[in-house]
Amino acid sequence: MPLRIDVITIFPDYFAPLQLSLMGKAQQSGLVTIAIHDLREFTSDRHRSVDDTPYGGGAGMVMTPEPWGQAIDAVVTDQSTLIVPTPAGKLFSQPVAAELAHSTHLIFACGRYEGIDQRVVEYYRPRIDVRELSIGDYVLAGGDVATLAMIEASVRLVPGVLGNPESLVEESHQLPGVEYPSYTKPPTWRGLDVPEVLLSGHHDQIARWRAEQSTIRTTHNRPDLLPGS
Ligand SMILES: Nc1c(O)cccc1[N+](=O)[O-]
Repeated sequence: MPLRIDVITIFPDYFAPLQLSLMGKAQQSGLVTIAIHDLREFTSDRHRSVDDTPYGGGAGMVMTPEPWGQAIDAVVTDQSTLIVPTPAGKLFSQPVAAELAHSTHLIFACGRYEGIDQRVVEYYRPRIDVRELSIGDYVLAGGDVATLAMIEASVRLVPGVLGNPESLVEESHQLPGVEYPSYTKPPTWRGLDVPEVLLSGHHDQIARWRAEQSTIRTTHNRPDLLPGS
């Protein structure tokens, strides 16, 4: 049963990259189906409006609930997981990507402006799995880029999508800490040599060096990922 993904957005063209590379191959292989829906197709006024001023005042506009209700109703099943990318959400992570990769149906609601009327989440929460997810603590123009990131991180974990599942084993955020640095040919580049141990053929020494480098890199870049932190 392929993983089905429905993306609802006011910018369908944002998702053209999903036809390329690994994501494109995953769809061609039938492991995943991805459909993009224009939210404005679910409006009923001649201006195809999707937002209005916020109750309680404040800057910006809020996306009105009805077009979202119409759009989500058009694709939802009792097997669906509704994902709402928002800076207010729980942090998306590799374990969450692995969970989503084993879902049956994902619906991504890509909000813009100041976000989507909260009643959309409140309406669907008693009916299906609803997840408000954030990809990080910074401000984006909307949920589209976050959705692209979450789809790529999740789809690549769908069994069969990656040619060599071995490559998943040593990835950053799979093992404790971040990945060791990588090198390839030429052995010397602009006076810089590849670390000698990597050319030695001594697999135990290479494994030890890589573990040390991972710890050094994690300590410097991501001390929050160190065991016991
Ligand atoms: N950060 C952010 C945003 O500013 C707007 C929509 C979604 C996200 N996010 O998922 O992280």
